[in-house]
This record gives sequence, structure tokens and C-alpha cells, in this order.
Amino acid sequence: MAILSVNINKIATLRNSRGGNVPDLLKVAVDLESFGAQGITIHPRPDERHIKYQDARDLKRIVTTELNIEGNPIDSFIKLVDEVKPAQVTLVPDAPDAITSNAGWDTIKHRDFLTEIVSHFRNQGIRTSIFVDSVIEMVEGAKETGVDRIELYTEDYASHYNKDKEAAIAPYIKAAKKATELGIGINAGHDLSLENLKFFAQQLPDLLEVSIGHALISESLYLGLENVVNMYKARLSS
Ligand SMILES: CC(=O)[C@@H](O)[C@H](O)COP(=O)(O)O
Ligand SMILES: NCC(=O)COP(=O)(O)O
Repeated sequence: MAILSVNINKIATLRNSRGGNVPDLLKVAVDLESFGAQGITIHPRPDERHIKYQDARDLKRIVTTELNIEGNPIDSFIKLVDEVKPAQVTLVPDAPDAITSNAGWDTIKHRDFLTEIVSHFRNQGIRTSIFVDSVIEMVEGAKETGVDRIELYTEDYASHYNKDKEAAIAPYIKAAKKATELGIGINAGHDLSLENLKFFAQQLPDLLEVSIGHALISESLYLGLENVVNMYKARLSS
């Protein structure tokens, strides 16, 4: 069974919106683990708009499951990962101004660069993963870099799931089969949700890990609001 790594970027977004420490990112990470999360994922972006570099250092001290740091391996990111030494680093080709991740690596074009970065992190005992679209050539290219795993970028699956889930999953099944054949582990993430996760996991038997943030945090709000509204009303009743 694949493990669930919860991406807590959105908790940091909410915290940063007021400049204080509410919600407390570290408490959320500890609570998530106690509720059963099997990993914590963060994606510090260069502008630190949600996860700050210091959060990565602080989380390393308290996360007892698996810390996964995602990001574009620019110099400051490489230094941070070298210092924090998470269980896993996931390389994502984000433009600095991207609103969210919107593509996987071209592992053929960037093969030499990725090979160098993968070897740099692997030499420190950090598991490596490369974010890729579900395209056979990109999986084959990833293999050439010596990476441990790929993370399949699931936005396309998620956005087509309601229209035709069989068609939406088809390229992922092919990419996953290729990865298994080549001996690369398979992670997946982006826009996975309570609605589309089960089918995805059922169709990819070799799936090792999913990282989920945006939907999971949004669903937590939807599912928690009734309880909290009632708690507030109880405090207003005499
Ligand atoms: C790599 C990936 O798929 C992303 O989902 C990312 O980690 C989310 O980043 P944001 O929270 O900044 O949108
Ligand atoms: N790697 C994907 C991730 O960490 C979370 O993506 P999302 O669920 O926030 O879209």
C-alpha cells in the first residue's frame, strides 16, 4: 500500500497571512503524524511565500516519519537540502513565479544537470525523486540520471478524472509500468483528492507514495467547519 505524505504548504500560507504563528506549522506536522500521516512534504519556493527555509530546519527536528522536500534545485535550495538532510528530495522544475507546479522535467534535455544533482544528494544518503509527466520517454530519461524514484505529476489525471477516468489514468499506467520495468520507484502527486485517489491507487499497484496538500487541507476545512461553528455557538449561548 502506498504511503500518504501530507503537504503542509497551505498551513504555512494561512500562517503567513497574519504574520504570527497561527496555525502552528510544527504542531500541525506533529498532529498529522499522530493522526496517521506517514510523511510530511514541503515545497519551499524561492520567495518563501508559504514554507520558509527556517521551517524546513525546524521540521527536520520534529518530523518522525519521512520529511520530503520538493523544489527546483537552485543554489539556495541545494544548500538547504544539504543542511536539513531530509529522507527524500523531489526535484521539480518550477519557474520562480509559477503559481504552483505546472510541468514535469524534460529529463532528456536536462539529463546532465539532473544526473549531477541526483548524485550530489544520493551521496549524502538522501533518497531522490524527479517530478515527471506521465510520458514514457521522460521516465526513461529519469532512469539515465540514476534517480531512485519518479514522482508522476497527476494534475492531468485529476482534471480529466470526472470526464473519463479510464482515459485519464491510461498514460499513468503505462509510465508506471515502464518505471517498474526500469527499477525506479513510483511516487505521485498534485491535485489528488478524496474523490480521485482511490481509483488512482488501485490502478497503479507499484505506487509507493502520494503527497497531497491542496485538496487534503481544503477537505479538512469542509469536514471540520460544522464542528467548529457549533463550538463557537456553544460559547455564545448563556
Ligand atoms: C510538486 C507539486 O506537485 C506541487 O503540488 C507542489 O508541491 C505544490 O506547491 P504549492 O503548494 O506551492 O502549489
Ligand atoms: N507533490 C505534490 C504535493 O506535494 C501536493 O500537491 P497538491 O496536493 O497540493 O496539489
